[in-house]
Amino acid sequence: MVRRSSSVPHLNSSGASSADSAGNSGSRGRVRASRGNVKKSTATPPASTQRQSSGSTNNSVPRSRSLTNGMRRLSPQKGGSGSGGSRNTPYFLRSRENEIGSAETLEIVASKSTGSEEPSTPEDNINVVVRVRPLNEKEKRDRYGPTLQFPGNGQVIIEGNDVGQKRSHNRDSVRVFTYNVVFEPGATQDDILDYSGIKRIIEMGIEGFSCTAFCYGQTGSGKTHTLTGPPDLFMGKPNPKDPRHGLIFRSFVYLFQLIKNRKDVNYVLKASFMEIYNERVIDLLNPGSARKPLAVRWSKKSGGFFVENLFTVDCEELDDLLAVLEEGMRNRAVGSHAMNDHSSRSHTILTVHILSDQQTDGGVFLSKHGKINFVDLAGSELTKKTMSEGKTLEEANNINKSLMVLGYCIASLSDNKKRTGHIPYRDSQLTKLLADSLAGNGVTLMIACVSPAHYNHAETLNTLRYASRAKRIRTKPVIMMDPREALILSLKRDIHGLQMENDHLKAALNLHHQAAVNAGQGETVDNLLELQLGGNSAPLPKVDLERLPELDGTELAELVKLYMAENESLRQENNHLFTVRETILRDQEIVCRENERLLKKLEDVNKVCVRSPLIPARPAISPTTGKETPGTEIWTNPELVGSAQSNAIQSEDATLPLGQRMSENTDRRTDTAQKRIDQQRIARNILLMANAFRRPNGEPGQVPGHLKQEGQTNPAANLMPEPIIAHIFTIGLAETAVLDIMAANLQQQRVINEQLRREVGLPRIQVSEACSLMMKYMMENETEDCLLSGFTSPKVNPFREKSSCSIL
Ligand SMILES: Nc1ncnc2c1ncn2[C@@H]1O[C@H](COP(=O)(O)OP(=O)(O)OP(=O)(O)O)[C@@H](O)[C@H]1O
Repeated sequence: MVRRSSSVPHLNSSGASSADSAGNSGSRGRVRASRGNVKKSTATPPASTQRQSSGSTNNSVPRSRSLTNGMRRLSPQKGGSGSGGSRNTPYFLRSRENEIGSAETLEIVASKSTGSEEPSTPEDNINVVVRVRPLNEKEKRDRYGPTLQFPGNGQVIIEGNDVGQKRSHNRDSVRVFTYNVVFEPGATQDDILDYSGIKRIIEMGIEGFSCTAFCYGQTGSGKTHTLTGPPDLFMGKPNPKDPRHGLIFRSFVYLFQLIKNRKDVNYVLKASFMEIYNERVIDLLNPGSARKPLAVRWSKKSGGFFVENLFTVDCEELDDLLAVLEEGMRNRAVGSHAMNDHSSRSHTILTVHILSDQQTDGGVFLSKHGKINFVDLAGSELTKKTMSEGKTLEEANNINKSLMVLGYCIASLSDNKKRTGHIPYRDSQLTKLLADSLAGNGVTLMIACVSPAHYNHAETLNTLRYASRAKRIRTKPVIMMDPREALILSLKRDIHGLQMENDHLKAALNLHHQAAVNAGQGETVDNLLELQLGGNSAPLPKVDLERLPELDGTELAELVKLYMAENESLRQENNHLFTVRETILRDQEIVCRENERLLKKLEDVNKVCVRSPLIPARPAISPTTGKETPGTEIWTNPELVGSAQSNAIQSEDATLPLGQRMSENTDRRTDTAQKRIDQQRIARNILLMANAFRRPNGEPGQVPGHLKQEGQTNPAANLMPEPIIAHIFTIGLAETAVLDIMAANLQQQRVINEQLRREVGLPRIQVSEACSLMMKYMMENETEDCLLSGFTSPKVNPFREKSSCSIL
């Protein structure tokens, strides 16, 4: 019994959410379809397009030996056993049980998807089956031999195309394709229902998935036959018991069987039927006399395309659905050409929306919105073969064009590299409306229909290739469900995501390491984090999605609250971690800047500086290796070695390399010894000078105020860092003595500088600049050393604090 629930949103546009279509439904009203009342005035078809008329050949195919005539079998088939026991005719050739993505896989997908905590299933390949129609009368008459063989296990072999020649069995020209199921020419309509995987698709539609079954193939390959049955079936009042009924009719029957068995759920079925004729979307349930096209629009809400103002019919009984099918079949565009008397001139899409509303014990309704699309594509055609002209030619061009776009989309989607790039869905109305089925959140079954005749070898090979590509496409089915359910699930997903983010941040901050260090003091990682972050450790109740419907409203609300609270606390924790990370990054940046500054300073010094004649060079740190290299007697700017060498070329000894122009002191003292001696000498000199300038009363001089301040004009103060001056004064040097020391030192450095510059060929720079840098260097490095060694009193030893020296 199908019941209608008022809580299910009304829907009247294909592919759009109920909200999207709400506005449209009002104007059109709800129409309950039943046999007869869906019938509407049909528009006059285009000149070359005719409605299906009675009196066409009965194409029903009895399963007889003649159907498999000429079809060679390479290996014994499972035959009867594969047909489910009851069908054990030896002429029924059907290959199935290929493990990849078969009907069984669909079941696995479904079992994973329903009742699990996640609303979506893992990605899965599109299910692809192949149906090979029997040779038709014309093909038999013209003695076109078969081009396909069926080795079983979902495989189909296509021979090489050597029409007119003696058919060779050249292995190179033979291609083998594998699909989920291959239906051989003897397969019945019932077999398609039982073994194509459509039953599982219907079940998934009921469970809330968006499902699509579409037939693809060249013209006359049996697409319409597979989906709806032979063309004469809908001429009069179709007999429901007719065995020639196609997949759609059989699916409807199966759908209603399932629905009737689910007494606990209210189902509302709605159906729409449209065709894409010459790139125009026509409503087959309400074509109007002008067959006015409907607009295809993008829905932001559902994230897909939908047809605006598409007529949607509520179907309470099986009869209603059948009426929709009949009405659409009568209204669709059909034409005739050399290869098919009843050729579909349009792509048709019949959609059944399944809205389910299940009441739980607590009175809460869980709503899902599944749908099943049945798509009968117009066949690709070689216009030379079909001898199309005029309107039929235009139709053929449009059909081929849209199929080509579909081919591009399939090719891109099946290519792992291209699938994340641009897919040209927008290039045709067909691909816009199939976008979701091909790459979205739906479950898709592709039935590739082919002709076995050698005459159609190229088209068959093409179809098999397409089908094979489509098999590589992966979709991620998602249940379309009620927002409340979706909210709980999305919160759970959020929490999971945040937890992962959290872990990542913890790892990034190396807190684990810290915790490990602290572990020795009895703290665990979690304790530490909880302490630091104030984490909320209250465990969340585990929710079994399957049991969600059993929860009552208050329990659900509680659950949502809990998840929201957890979510919030994780967010806060993350914010905190982000802040800590920011601080660390800032600190790191400061250190980097400080390093850069120091490096710059070092560079400045290097540019102008030569080693003090008083102090031997310090060991240098190699910027590349980071190792210490012993100091040289004369510092050479490495950047200028080349130019120094080129200068040397102009000098008298220009032919000699630099190394040979300088003699190395072989009798050198060790660096430390030399340094000690130099330091003592400097200290002695400074002390001597200091004593000479001591105030007459023997008291130490005072630090003049102006020397302590920044911006003073005293040149000595410019050259000497204030801490040094301050401490020189502290030990009793008079201001004049300092100035004299500095002046003497300066003069000395100038001379040395000039001399060394001549030697190493440094570019000339302003003397004042050179002196200034030189003095900075002296003060920072060597004077510091000499003072340290000369004045050992702790009072005058501030330079042990490195920072006081480095900040100039
Ligand atoms: N499996 C089959 N058994 C018997 N007859 C078949 C089978 N498949 C197709 N036919 C017959 O072949 C003819 C062409 O089939 P159909 O119209 O379904 O092809 P089509 O692929 O839909 O062509 P088009 O793309 O031009 O619409 C029809 O007369 C149909 O009844």
